[in-house]
Amino acid sequence: MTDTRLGLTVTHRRYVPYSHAHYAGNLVDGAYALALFGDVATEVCIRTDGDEGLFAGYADVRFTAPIHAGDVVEVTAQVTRVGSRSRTLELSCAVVCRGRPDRSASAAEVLDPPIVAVTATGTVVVPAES
Ligand SMILES: C[C@H](N)CC(=O)SCCNC(=O)CCNC(=O)[C@H](O)C(C)(C)COP(=O)(O)OP(=O)(O)OC[C@H]1O[C@@H](n2cnc3c(N)ncnc32)[C@H](O)[C@@H]1OP(=O)(O)O
Repeated sequence: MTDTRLGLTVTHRRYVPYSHAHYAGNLVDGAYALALFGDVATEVCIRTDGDEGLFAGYADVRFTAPIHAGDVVEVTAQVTRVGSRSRTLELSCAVVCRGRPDRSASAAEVLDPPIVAVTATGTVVVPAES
């Protein structure tokens, strides 16, 4: 029988505050996306196992495009493997809206299609069933 947790997808959206700008051009650091992956993975664990879980590791983290302060990002986690206590997740962070400071200080637009900025494979571990 197929495990109903396989394929479960959780999505979070977040506005990237200017207080998180870290590098030239209002770029945020790469760890910012990893923190968002931790949050979306936590909701996955709550939904699959009734526990926040713990991140055990990442494989194949790829930073494919910059994330800027003022972006709106969409972070997605999909369960691709269910082990005994481990769950493997495919993670992505895509920019769905972006500021247009060339137009005005507060101008911004929807990106269609979104720009995929970070992808990774992650493993979370949940407690054994009591
Ligand atoms: C999602 C969170 N809510 C948000 C976070 O980001 S938490 C913050 C960062 N993470 C941590 O602080 C966790 C620190 N690490 C630990 O506490 C432990 O290492 C662990 C709980 C993650 C694992 O320890 P333990 O329970 O002793 O592991 P094992 O009994 O050896 O293995 C259990 C299963 O987990 C698999 N596994 C263990 N380590 C890894 C790894 N580095 N990469 C991939 N998989 C790992 C192991 O294979 C077992 O899998 P199965 O149960 O057989 O499926």
